Amino acid sequence: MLEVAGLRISFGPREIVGPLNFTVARGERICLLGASGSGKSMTAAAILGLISPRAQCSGSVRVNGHEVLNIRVPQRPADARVAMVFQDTQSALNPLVSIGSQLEEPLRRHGGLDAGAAREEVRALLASIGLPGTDAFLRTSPAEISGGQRQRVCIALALACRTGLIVADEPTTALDVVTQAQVLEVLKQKTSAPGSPGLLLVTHDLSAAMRVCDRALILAEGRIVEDGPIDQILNRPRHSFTCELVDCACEGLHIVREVA
Ligand SMILES: Nc1ncnc2c1ncn2[C@@H]1O[C@H](COP(=O)(O)OP(=O)(O)OP(=O)(O)O)[C@@H](O)[C@H]1O
Repeated sequence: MLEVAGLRISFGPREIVGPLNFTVARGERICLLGASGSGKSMTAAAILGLISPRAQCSGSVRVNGHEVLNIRVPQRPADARVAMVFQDTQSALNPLVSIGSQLEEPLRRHGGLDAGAAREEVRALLASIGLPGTDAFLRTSPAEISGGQRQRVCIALALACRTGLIVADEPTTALDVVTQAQVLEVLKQKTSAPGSPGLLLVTHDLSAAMRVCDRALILAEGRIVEDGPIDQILNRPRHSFTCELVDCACEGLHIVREVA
């Protein structure tokens, strides 16, 4: 579904990413894990067609067989669309439009559903991610629900776009730990069923990556330094960043054990 080959991103003379090579197939859940400043969000932005015009990108990003690098979202072919879930749910949703209308719109536009069918699909979608599909909830504004509920609505919106790939950039960083776990579980469930879209989860949070993904790409200073099954990488970390990540996670567990 996604093929990234020789992707390089620079600002002027400073290369911040590259060269990157990886693929994400439909139904695969892969995390791009790296420290702050390692180039995760720039990589996601290049894939999504949202990168700053000041950035120079070279190489290739193919979505569903279409070359999309340096092509802005409105100019991309319909079957090369990528759905996205961001940390900032306030900006991702229109505060002036009800949740029901925001979710119906892509189902009508991309799914070809009429108003009645789209509304029923929205109810089913919301119920499947633990939100009420009631008329009252559909009429609610995004500003009237909690951050965790808003992030579930954002996941529903990504699914309603019916793309083959979802890119989620730090989707749970702004949430408390319990809500994080619930939202990650929804993300995993909705990308695990047969025919599900592929997922590229961009995060610096090892536990989030472990909850959702099967494979990890470890990014350090703009380069992939490890790539493989996440449990294998974490059992035998090779790069210094991965070793630090695993040590920190183990220290955290040790504190929990002592307190208990
Ligand atoms: N508009 C810009 N102009 C120049 N450099 C930039 C610009 N945006 C980001 N960078 C640089 O690119 C590098 C990678 O940034 P990026 O946001 O991708 O990191 P990240 O891994 O997502 O970090 P974080 O987890 O903190 O969000 C950083 O060193 C940053 O300073």
